[in-house]
Amino acid sequence: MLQLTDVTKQFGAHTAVKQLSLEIPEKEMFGFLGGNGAGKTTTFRMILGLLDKTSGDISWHGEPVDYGKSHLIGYLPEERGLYPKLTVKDQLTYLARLRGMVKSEAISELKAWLDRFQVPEYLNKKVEELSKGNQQKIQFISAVIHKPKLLILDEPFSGLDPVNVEMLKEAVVDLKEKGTSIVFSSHRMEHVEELCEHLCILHKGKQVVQGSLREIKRSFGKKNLSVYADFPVDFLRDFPGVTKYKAVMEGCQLQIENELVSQEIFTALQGKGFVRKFDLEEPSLNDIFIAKVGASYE
Ligand SMILES: Nc1ncnc2c1ncn2[C@@H]1O[C@H](COP(=O)(O)OP(=O)(O)OP(=O)(O)O)[C@@H](O)[C@H]1O
Repeated sequence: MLQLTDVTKQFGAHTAVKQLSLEIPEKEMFGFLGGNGAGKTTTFRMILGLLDKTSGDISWHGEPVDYGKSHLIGYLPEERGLYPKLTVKDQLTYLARLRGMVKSEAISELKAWLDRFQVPEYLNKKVEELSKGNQQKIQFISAVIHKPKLLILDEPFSGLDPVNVEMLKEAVVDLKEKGTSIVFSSHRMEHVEELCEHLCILHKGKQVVQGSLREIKRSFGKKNLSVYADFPVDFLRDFPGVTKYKAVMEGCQLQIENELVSQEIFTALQGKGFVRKFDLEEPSLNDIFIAKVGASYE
């Protein structure tokens, strides 16, 4: 388990991370959400020992994370850093050997990843010959080639097209299923919602939400309800327990206080005409973030 206790980072007078306490379980995918400047990269760099913390404790299996463990850790930094003039093969085998792999093993692992990402022809290409998105795939391979136990991915999906996002998502899910603990950051709520059991939302260095996705949604209480009908439903705008109302072409989308309100709405709709859709859903992480932080989040 990776444990952060009361971790704070000051840059001069500016507090980038404030009293952050987290437990990141083994063999799981943990999501770090937050807008620009929220403190995600700073937290990762402190976890990896690349940046000194101002106060607090960080431990992995009860011990500090340091360079001596680099063969157990994979890191995809936000600033991608490959050498443009080197070939993919030379660069990745070099990096893999630094992390304790023998060359033949590194090459066979690299070939397997290039096949998986459907770019076997990149083996002998120079990095500068690849597009930004494809360089990112190569950088991802450099973070995982040595089969780390702990994998930290800073914005792994940014800058990728939808096909490559899916390819990378499948790869991280596979790694998790094989027992890798994965921590990744994202600006995008839906990526974390789809992939993570546990998560933390940072806002200006402070955690505003933390815990299991299921528990966070359950304890939020509010639900989303879509009502599509062949008759006007605008009376629901002022219905008791409705906290948000949005008219859509076919009816309305509501945020309601709790499940009971949906039953009352259901009763109120009886006898008025044909209801084509009555769909009660959990709140999205975006809904939760907006409620907690009070800002729209993109
Ligand atoms: N070396 C540094 N010196 C001074 N301030 C810094 C330094 N590194 C980060 N900061 C500040 O710390 C805060 C958190 O930055 P950080 O890079 O951790 O955010 P982030 O959540 O990763 O943001 P983004 O999504 O934009 O990458 C920001 O206000 C940033 O300006």
